[in-house]
Amino acid sequence: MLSVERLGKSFGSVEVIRNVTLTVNAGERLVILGPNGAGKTTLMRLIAGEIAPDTGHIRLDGQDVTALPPDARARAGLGRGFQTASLFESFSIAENLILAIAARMNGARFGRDPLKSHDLRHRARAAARQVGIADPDAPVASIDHGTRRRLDLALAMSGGAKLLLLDEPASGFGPGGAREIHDLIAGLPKHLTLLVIEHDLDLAFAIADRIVILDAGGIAHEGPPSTARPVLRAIYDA
Ligand SMILES: Nc1ncnc2c1ncn2[C@@H]1O[C@H](COP(=O)(O)OP(=O)(O)OP(=O)(O)O)[C@@H](O)[C@H]1O
Repeated sequence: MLSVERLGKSFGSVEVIRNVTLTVNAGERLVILGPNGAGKTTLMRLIAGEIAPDTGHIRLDGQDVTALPPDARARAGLGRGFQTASLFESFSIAENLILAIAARMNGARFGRDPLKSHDLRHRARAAARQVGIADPDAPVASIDHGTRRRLDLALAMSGGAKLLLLDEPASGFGPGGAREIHDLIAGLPKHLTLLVIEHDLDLAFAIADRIVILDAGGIAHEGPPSTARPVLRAIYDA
């Protein structure tokens, strides 16, 4: 689904990503762990196309997307979660979802305002249900942090994302947030591929099929969660 080949990135004279090679399989939930400054967010930004690598390639479903801007990568199925800046705050949750679905189907004709389409309304409600949103008619301006994150995931999926990049999904939640995010992620369709950066180790181990540990810009370890703990101890206790 995603393959990152010999990726390298420096900021000035500092090499932040060093020769990283990584694959994420369809339907897999891969969690990236590592100490502060290891390069996790930089790696995700490279994959999303927000910054360009100095060396290496990124392929999505076999297509080389290294030179593509973020919107073209999104059209190829890559979703960056939790970037809710583009929400229409005065519209309801369902209306935001309708507009996202309509935008994805931009070739299709609705014959009228997409917000009046029964078919789109039905799809929007189903998308809201899928992420556990209880009241899809609530105006977005009034919703809490957790619901906003649920909506963000639903928007990414409605936009056609097959691979979601999530950078610290539990951040910004109070106590209990990790459990909420865990349940939300566990409830996502199994065919959806996830690449997640997470600092909360319990959450990371609970959602991961595989863990990649990044340290000083390189991959220090990759394998099933059961193999990651001794490596983490060695890095954090060093
Ligand atoms: N745009 C930038 N310009 C210069 N240096 C940068 C830039 N972005 C990141 N860095 C540096 O690259 C290194 C890796 O940063 P990055 O945010 O990718 O690490 P991280 O593993 O996500 O860390 P954290 O867990 O603290 O979020 C850090 O030393 C950071 O200061």
